[in-house]
Formats: sequence, structure tokens, C-alpha cells
Amino acid sequence: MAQHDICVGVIGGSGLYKLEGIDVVDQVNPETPWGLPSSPITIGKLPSGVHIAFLARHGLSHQHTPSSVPALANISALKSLGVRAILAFSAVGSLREEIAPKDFVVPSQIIDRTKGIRRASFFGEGNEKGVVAHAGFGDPFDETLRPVVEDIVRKTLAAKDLPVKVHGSKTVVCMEGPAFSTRAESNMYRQLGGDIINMSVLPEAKLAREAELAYVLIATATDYDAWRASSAAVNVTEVLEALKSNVVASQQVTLALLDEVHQRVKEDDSPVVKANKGAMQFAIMTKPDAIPQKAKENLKFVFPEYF
Ligand SMILES: CSC[C@H]1O[C@H](OP(=O)(O)O)[C@H](O)[C@@H]1O
Ligand SMILES: Nc1ncnc2[nH]cnc12
Repeated sequence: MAQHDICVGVIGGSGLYKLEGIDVVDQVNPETPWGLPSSPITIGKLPSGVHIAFLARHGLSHQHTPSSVPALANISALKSLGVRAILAFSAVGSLREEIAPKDFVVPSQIIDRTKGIRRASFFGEGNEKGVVAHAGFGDPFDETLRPVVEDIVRKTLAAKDLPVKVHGSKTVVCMEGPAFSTRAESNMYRQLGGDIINMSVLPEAKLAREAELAYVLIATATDYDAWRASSAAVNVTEVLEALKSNVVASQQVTLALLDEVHQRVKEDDSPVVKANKGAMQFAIMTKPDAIPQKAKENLKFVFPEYF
């Protein structure tokens, strides 16, 4: 299989450790300059013959906390397989009455509450210390693919008569876990403009942007977090029960997305690929001759065009 045959990578979140209804054709575990990915990467074949790559964000036994997910390894490993677009799945709390547990949300904005705690760049730390780059992140999700994904999710659920709503253009708060929010924090996030909350969209989305990959989050609301005075605050049992009762909807949505997104990114001159390729070309500030050899070698893994 030529590498460019695998165009779409899926990152499974809580409760999504493998993809159903897909033939497993291979399993790979690429060593990256930032270590191994969270789980071996499964190469799957869809009924249409399209190949995709899947990895479990928290590991196959859910052993990585949201803060210790090896996100640099995950994103760079997916890119090394030829992936051009990442569909990332996540269980989220709802900060709004109208977003009910089991609803799907395809957010358009992020509020970062993990800043300074998790490594969020391929540049400036580790062996890459002293190499400076500033990626554009005003629109943190891929603006070409995001509406397409929202539309596919909406149509799939309607066609299968699944009684679940879809919400687009929402803001996800990414909080530092592992404990859930206090009621006061939950209310503060509502006042800040947050609509949903998770612990995982960052640094994934920032690293995907640096790696010039299209990235879209498909969130399943599992609870009302802690802001509703009359309800108990969220706990893990509630999250898992909501995910379990949404399994059929999630599987249908995933299968529908994979084929269609593959078609949108398989050609070099597709709008999604063109919008991402070259995005970092002018973002790297450090003079090439000031970059140490080791940093160049590492960065070459994810940016073969620039180093
Ligand atoms: C299991 S509740 C908290 C946990 O669930 C979400 O994980 P993911 O985004 O990988 O589905 C949330 O971000 C937290 O990590
Ligand atoms: N309420 C919540 N807060 C943070 N992450 C979550 N994942 C699912 N529900 C969540």
C-alpha cells in the first residue's frame, strides 16, 4: 500500500478504543522523535476499499491521562503514515441547557485552560529548544472540513432516524484534569462563552495545525458538567453510560464520515489539502543556520519539506 493511500486518521476518545465494521489490515507502532503514540495504529479498510488509520488517544487500556497523552508522537506518527486530515472524537460535558447528553457537537472555537502545563508545540522545547515558530490558530479547526463534517453527521443521523441533535459553531473549553470542574468553575466557563468542556482537544488541535493537517473534533455530550444547581455534578459513571447508549449513533456517524472525508482530501489539489499545505512555511522565525543538527533531524520527521 502506498503511503498516500491513507489520508484520514481517526483519534478515538473515551469509550472509543477500536472502530467497528472495518477490516483490520495492519497494525503499526511508529517510533517518533517524541516517542511512541498512545496506542499502536490500526490500518483499517472500509467496505469501499478506502484505508484509514486509527489510534486510541488514552491507549487501549485507557492508561494515559488527558495531560500525559503523547500528543506530539500521535500527531507526527499519523502524519508519517500519509494522513492529511484527522477526525478526533471526544466525550464532552455540556455547558448549555440546549446541548443534551447524547447530542453531537462539531465545535468551531476553543478556550485553552491547559496553557503552560502541556507541551503544545513541536518547537521551542526538548531537543527543539531555540527553534521558534508561531502557527496561526484564530480558527482552530479546519474551516473547509468542519462544515462538511457537521453536515455529514446531521444527514447520517437523520437518514438512520437516530433521535440525536447536532450542534455546530460552538466553543469547547479544554480544562486541565484529571478532576472534573467545581460548580464555580463550570459557571465561570459559561460566562466566558464556553458551550462544551473536555480535557483533550489541546494540545492535539495545535499540533495538528503545526503539522499542516486538517483537524476536526466530533464531540458527544455526555453530561451537564457541574453548573446546574439542581443536578448532581458529573461523574465517570454518567459519562460512560451516555457513551454506551450512543454506540450505534457513533458508529454510523464514524463510518459515514470516513469515506466522505477521504474523498475530500485524497487529491493533492483539493481545497482542504491546499488550505493546510505550506501553512508553516513563513511561521518559522529562527534562522536555518542557528538551528542545531539534532533539532533539524527531529523536525524533519514532521516537516520533511522544511528541514
Ligand atoms: C471519561 S470523562 C473525562 C475524559 O473524557 C474525555 O476524553 P476524550 O476527549 O478522550 O473522549 C475528556 O476529554 C476527558 O479526558
Ligand atoms: N464534564 C466534563 N468535563 C470535562 N471533560 C469531560 N468529558 C466528558 N464530560 C466532561
